[in-house]
Amino acid sequence: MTAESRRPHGKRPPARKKNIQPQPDPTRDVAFDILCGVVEHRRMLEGSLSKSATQHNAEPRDRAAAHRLAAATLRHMGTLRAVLEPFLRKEPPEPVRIALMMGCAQLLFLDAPPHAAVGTTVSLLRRRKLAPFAGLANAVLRKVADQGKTLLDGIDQERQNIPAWLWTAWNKLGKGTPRAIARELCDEAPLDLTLRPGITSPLTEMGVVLPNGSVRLPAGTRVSELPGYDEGTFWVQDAAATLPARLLNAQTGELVADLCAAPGGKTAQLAFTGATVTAVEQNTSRLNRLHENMERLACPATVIQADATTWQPDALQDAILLDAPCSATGTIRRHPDVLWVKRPQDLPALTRQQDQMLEAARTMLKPGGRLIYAVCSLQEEEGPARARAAVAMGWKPSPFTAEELSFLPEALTPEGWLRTHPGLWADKGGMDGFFAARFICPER
Ligand SMILES: C[S@@+](CC[C@H](N)C(=O)[O-])C[C@H]1O[C@@H](n2cnc3c(N)ncnc32)[C@H](O)[C@@H]1O
Repeated sequence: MTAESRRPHGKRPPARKKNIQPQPDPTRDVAFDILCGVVEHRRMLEGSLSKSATQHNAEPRDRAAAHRLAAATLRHMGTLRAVLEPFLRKEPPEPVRIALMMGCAQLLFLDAPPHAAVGTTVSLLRRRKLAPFAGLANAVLRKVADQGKTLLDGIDQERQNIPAWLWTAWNKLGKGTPRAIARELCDEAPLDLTLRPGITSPLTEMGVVLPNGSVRLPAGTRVSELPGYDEGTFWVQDAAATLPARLLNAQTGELVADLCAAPGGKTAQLAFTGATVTAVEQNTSRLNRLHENMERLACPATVIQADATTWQPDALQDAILLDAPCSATGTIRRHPDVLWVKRPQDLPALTRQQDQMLEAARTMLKPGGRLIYAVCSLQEEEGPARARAAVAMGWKPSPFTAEELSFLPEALTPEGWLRTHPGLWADKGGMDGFFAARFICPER
């Protein structure tokens, strides 16, 4: 007798529905929230990270893993879209595509085991009320896992990972520059530290000392565990970010204003020269960070909350550093979200504010006083165009010299400006993109 014939009416009993309870997975939940924030709402990564981490009870370890996963997906986002394209007959809703890109990033760039990348993506979709797409995700990611890195053949990854408007704009920086920048974007940036002047530190033995004096340690190094952190013997600062304050050449006893100061790397550089430094910052939470950093470093700067477009010092200053708010496109190695959040239409408001700050700085300086205008932007509008606008306002150019930039001659432009980008020092791990120009305050 068969099992079939023993059943009444020969019918199978109805299959019992499996009650699949998706497991919590704070790492992927937080990474997914970050990516939806960037792609769908143009929200910066840092803004979503804290909120989502609290919502999903993410431990510091999960938070760090979520940051790593989201950043890897953002670095390779153009490539991931191109890889997925042939597997998708219909355009999926954007959150589904984001989950697929995350799964794909784990398979192709983070060496995750296939069962983990596929399984966690399917669970994520179920948790996010996107269960109807779980089958699609399972099928697509299995194929991606099977074919692996061969899927990258024929994709111009460098080109795909940079939005077209930025690629076009960066062509103005020189032939091959967009590609050189895109190459550096693929990997997490190393950790650069500036040492407090006059100290000896074991960090110089632990890392590589760069030609500008920064100590470079591998990406992912935990800053607070490094020797000398609590004693304030160093601060985190990209090698390129050290250049504007260095080129202001502040002297002991000079009055110096740092107009847009938080988190304070440049304030510390200026104050440790012996100059009397006033650090101005408008944003309250960034001001708190600035205070914390100055306290850890025992840095003798005076910190003031004020708007740099209207603030007036008690006495006219000898020198001013204006590290103006900008699109931050020079920092994409550390902040790949910038690529997908910023748009060309954001630039006019930024350049208006940069001009207001340049105008205001003239009223704060002694005649003959020095100004450094700097931005961590790769955009022509925020760099050279602002330097020309400054001259039109009456500022006198004071070009940087080959001697001042002897350790980085490729960053000196024919106009005597500083222009760095992530493709410089590529053999050492690159650097952030900065523009800086120096001016002298005219007689009133
Ligand atoms: C590029 S960041 C400065 C980085 C800083 N100089 C350093 O090296 O650590 C620009 C800063 O300007 C601040 N900011 C923006 N608008 C401002 C304003 N109107 N007045 C003063 N600070 C402002 C931002 O909050 C931000 O902290």
